[in-house]
Amino acid sequence: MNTEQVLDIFREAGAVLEGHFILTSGLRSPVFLQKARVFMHADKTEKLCRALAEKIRAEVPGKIDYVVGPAIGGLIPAYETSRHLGVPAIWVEREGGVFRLRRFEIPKGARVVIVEDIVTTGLSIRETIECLRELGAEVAAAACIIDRSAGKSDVGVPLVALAEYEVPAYPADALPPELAAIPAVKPGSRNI
Ligand SMILES: O=P(O)(O)OC[C@H]1O[C@H](OP(=O)(O)OP(=O)(O)O)[C@H](O)[C@@H]1O
Ligand SMILES: O=C(O)c1cc(=O)[nH]c(=O)[nH]1
Ligand SMILES: [Mg+2]
Repeated sequence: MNTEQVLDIFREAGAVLEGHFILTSGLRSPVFLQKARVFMHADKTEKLCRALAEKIRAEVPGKIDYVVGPAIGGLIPAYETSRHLGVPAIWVEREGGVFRLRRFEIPKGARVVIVEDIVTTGLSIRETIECLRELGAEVAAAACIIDRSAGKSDVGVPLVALAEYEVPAYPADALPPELAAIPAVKPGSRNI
């Protein structure tokens, strides 16, 4: 599946929003990929995650013990991708703002792949890696449906992206006037 096919699925689902968005990194953007509008459709999610699982198999050598999804956005794609990889899916969720593996135990040395929905700066994946490494897991790779940085974000491990789609994002104090003129909304679950 190529980037255009992935974006077509997002467009069909009405998931490519335009306006003024506060991203989880604090950056501002005129475009927001509302993945929930894709993940509400099991058939669309299945297509995307089957293709992502194939790409992970091709690019990540060695065994995978678990797929880990960073909540909330990573929950559904991690679950669906894990189904195609034939391994369990677990998740990290925020407690006091910090990602924790609250509901599961993983053995030390477990080899995991993180599956995210969207990557912008890679911050959420780096936070997930920190949590997993503290528990003694080995993070073999991370994967996402869409990398908004088009390969520029360094997540600290190899990143498998089903699509790369570069979208502008600006620091809050350096907004273009046309963006500054629109009231900002923050769709994600991180409190900032
Ligand atoms: O690469 P980054 O700069 O970290 O941005 C991408 C992250 O932003 C979104 O999560 P968000 O924290 O907005 O909450 P959500 O998972 O509840 O959508 C998305 O699900 C990724 O986790
Ligand atoms: O960077 C983000 O927070 C972000 C961007 C985007 O397009 N979609 C999303 O869910 N999060
Ligand atoms: Mg998220």
